[in-house]
Amino acid sequence: MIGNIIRRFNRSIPRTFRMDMLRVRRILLVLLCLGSLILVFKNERAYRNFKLTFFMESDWYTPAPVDKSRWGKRQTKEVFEMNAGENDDIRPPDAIGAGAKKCGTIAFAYFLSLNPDFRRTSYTEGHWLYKDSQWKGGFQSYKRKLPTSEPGQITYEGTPRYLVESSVPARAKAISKDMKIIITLCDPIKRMRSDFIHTTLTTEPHAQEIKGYKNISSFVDEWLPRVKRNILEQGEEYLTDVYYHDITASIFTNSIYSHYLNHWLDYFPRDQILFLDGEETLNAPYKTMDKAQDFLNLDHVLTNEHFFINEETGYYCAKRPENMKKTFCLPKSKGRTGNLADPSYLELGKDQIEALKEFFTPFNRQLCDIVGHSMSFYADLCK
Ligand SMILES: Nc1ncnc2c1ncn2[C@@H]1O[C@H](COP(=O)(O)OS(=O)(=O)O)[C@@H](OP(=O)(O)O)[C@H]1O
Repeated sequence: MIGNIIRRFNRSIPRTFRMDMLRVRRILLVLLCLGSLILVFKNERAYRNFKLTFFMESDWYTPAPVDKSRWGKRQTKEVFEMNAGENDDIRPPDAIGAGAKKCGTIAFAYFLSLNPDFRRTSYTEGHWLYKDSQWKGGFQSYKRKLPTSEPGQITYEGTPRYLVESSVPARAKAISKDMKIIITLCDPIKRMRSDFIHTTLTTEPHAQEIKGYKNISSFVDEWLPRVKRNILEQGEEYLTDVYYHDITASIFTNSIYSHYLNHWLDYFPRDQILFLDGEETLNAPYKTMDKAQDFLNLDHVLTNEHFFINEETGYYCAKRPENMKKTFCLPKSKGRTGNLADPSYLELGKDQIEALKEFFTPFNRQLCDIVGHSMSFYADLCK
């Protein structure tokens, strides 16, 4: 039939413009092939787009909705033994720093302690609240981890691990139901990288295993499917106190903030918790100081003029308010990932980053409700 149409069309035009049937067929064949190619290409692109949006929108895991009606309602059964001397210049903390690990918790505490009315522990981290034997020792035992202070000053003890230890919120409430909690969060993948390299330099139980991996990329290839499967099979119960049953997975699970925050919020109302953005502490520490001094009702001793970038490391240092000529930088162990001898050790492939983003998305989305405002790493997930 097409042949008839072409023949009739061919006869209707002047003889000089007529083509032989073979040539017409060839042209048609080429056009047909071109058309098919365009269609295949367009469909492939559409398929890829579909796949991307489909997997982005449908989560691999759906956490229970955030239940704000529970916040702060849970009573503590823990008892804090106030068994230390009365006329002491050491008292239980007014504020607890609870992680997250590797999000800039030390930068926060060290910088804020340049405000003379913020008294932090002489130990960088107390690691006291989650250890049963220490907790049983009451205030007498805790005292050696706490700073001296005068009336009107704020005493602080911070330990990143407190975020993920299920016994800690109840114990913090047992010390004081008015306890203020400060939590710094940061990009989960960035945090993982920092945790990974940090662990290789410690004596933690999983240090040897982590050191056994050539780099973070091979670790993620092996462990991401495993952690996902455990969450799908066991639910969020798997995340609770993971340090005691699957500590290696903590490199991932320490970044699942929403699970741990839901537990903290069972004990403390939202307005007793200050959420800080680790990215802000890193790039604009004066803004973090502003928020913390407000939250703790401290004089705004630390301002923009007290911070400067150290040319050598690229990280912020501070000028001491009592003598601006004296400066303070964090120890070399902080800011490790920005000055790596071999950056390929922490490199991840594009597909691995996509897979990790997908992994953290359902939990990060919950932060919109929990924190109540967006932060650098999940702003795009909040409606
Ligand atoms: N001013 C300044 N100097 C150096 N480092 C800074 C600073 N501000 C924030 N940070 C970030 O702090 C990260 C270490 O986080 P933490 O102190 O929370 O680590 S820890 O959990 O207490 O071990 C550290 O991460 P790494 O680079 O992986 O060490 C930094 O990103």
